Amino acid sequence: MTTKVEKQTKFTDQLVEEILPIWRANHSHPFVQGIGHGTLAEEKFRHYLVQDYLYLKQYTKVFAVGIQKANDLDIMTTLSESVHGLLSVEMSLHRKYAERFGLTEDEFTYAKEAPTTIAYTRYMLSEAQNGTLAHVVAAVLPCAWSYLEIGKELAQIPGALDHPLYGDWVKMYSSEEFTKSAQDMIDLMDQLASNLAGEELDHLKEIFLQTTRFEYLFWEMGNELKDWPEAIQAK
Ligand SMILES: Cc1ncc(CN)c(N)n1
Repeated sequence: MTTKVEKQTKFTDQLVEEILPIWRANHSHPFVQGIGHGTLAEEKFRHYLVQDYLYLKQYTKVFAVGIQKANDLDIMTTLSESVHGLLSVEMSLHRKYAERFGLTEDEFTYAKEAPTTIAYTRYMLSEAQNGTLAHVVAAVLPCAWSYLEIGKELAQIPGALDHPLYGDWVKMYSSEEFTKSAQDMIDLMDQLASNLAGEELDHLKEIFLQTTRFEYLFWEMGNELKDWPEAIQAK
């Protein structure tokens, strides 16, 4: 008699499958497609990029909370590699663009956070600080994973990798290095979820859904140049 091996769906596959239309809304967002087809207005990209630099600064701190919550040295190493990758590799892309736009690093670093940037990053930090290591990973996962998928999809569009302005962005998010760091988070999520059940998994799904929705709001912010209304702008 042959034993039939049941193929178990990975928790991370379940995460995406259960919210597929929302997940894919990020990929087809006009801002994202504008990067891939080279049609996005430069002003919109610049607004997004400044906010993204501020976003990444806070996002890095979420990984630092994860390191504090972890006990396993391999996991601590993976998270600290992500911290290094964010500060030294991903943010250097933004610094390169800043130079092209004629902005100083200080103009990037000390720009004011838009409402969406605050809402998204403080949501992640709150879930991370009040939760477990699994909550930390569920919070950061859509950021890494959706950019990876988007980077790979945009790289297939003829000319996207060679575009004079957006080509470097597409190269970064479709790179081997970014693929590894995103895959590390997917694997870590599955590893941590394998010891959990019921309401604990539901909470992870809820965090994953919320940060996926925040990803969409972030694209919206870029596309519509959203910021604080003029009347309440801080000088
Ligand atoms: C808002 C956002 N989400 C995700 C990524 C990819 N780390 C990013 N740079 N910015």
